[in-house]
Amino acid sequence: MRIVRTIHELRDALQSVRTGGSIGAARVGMVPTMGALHEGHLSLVRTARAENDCVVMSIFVNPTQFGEAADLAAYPRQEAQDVELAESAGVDLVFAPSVAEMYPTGFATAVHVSGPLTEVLEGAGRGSAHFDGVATIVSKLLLAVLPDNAYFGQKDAQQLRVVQRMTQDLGIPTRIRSCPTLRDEDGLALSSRNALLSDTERASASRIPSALTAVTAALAAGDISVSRLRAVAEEVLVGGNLDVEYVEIVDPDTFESVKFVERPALCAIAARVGTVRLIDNTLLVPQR
Ligand SMILES: Nc1ncnc2c1ncn2[C@@H]1O[C@H](COP(=O)(O)OP(=O)(O)OP(=O)(O)O)[C@@H](O)[C@H]1O
Ligand SMILES: CC(C)(CO)[C@@H](O)C(=O)[O-]
Ligand code: BAL
Repeated sequence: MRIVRTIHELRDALQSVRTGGSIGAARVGMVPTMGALHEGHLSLVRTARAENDCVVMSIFVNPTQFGEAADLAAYPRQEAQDVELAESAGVDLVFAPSVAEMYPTGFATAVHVSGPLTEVLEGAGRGSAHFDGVATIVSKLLLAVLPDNAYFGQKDAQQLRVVQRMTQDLGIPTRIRSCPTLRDEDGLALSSRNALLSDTERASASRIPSALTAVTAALAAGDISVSRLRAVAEEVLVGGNLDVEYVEIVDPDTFESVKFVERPALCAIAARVGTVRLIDNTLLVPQR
């Protein structure tokens, strides 16, 4: 496995993959990450490995998508361990650029995705700059690698939709692949930020997936009213010392709110546990 730190080195390495040796017209898969790798990231790599000849992972804690300086400063960084994990999961090439490489002096361009897709939930909670930061860095990463496929987790469902919209609108010729959320035994979605939780905070955090499970059960029992389903979630969340930011049920494509779950809808939750902000979601599928 090779590690490269500049776009120039990255293009050179990819050129030899694409033209080189026995591989010929190699299919390239990309897994963008912010590092602090866990099994969730590695599951994306394994899917990429199965569907491509060459797997590129980027590791870059992108400052422009962080609203809060404290969140950026606290974000876990562990490159040496990440490199080992990436190699063991089958990554061929790691792109780990510096901030100056991605945002050189004078950098003045942003990619902005507009509409409810970026204004609600995470767009509202983390500020309007968040998805501009994500769309800008993901377009730079995709343009640097021009992968055939790029892999994103359903845990960040809104980000996934924003990236799909952006690649479609800009005509970036990469297929965006959606991968399921991996969870720990207590149901908590794997997340790099989980490393920042104390044991008590972790117990509180596990109420988030429990709330999603309770909503799924209430829907299965025949309740399709969004206001009642949200109340079911809130009842589970309350008492866990959680600072709930939102419990929303939205159209999974447009992220507009719905009143009744008559078609598949996304139930998404964001909550703070101490200083750590966590998100999770599940697709609600009504029975016919
Ligand atoms: N539990 C998970 N299962 C599957 N994919 C995941 C999981 N957690 C993160 N991913 C995906 O991995 C990619 C990189 O995410 P990122 O590096 O931000 O990790 P993260 O664990 O989501 O960190 P954090 O939530 O703390 O920002 C994203 O596409 C994200 O959706
Ligand atoms: C897609 C991404 C790597 C862009 O910085 C980040 O938002 C993430 O890790 O989900
Ligand atoms: N995992 C999504 C990226 C972020 O939290 O900024």
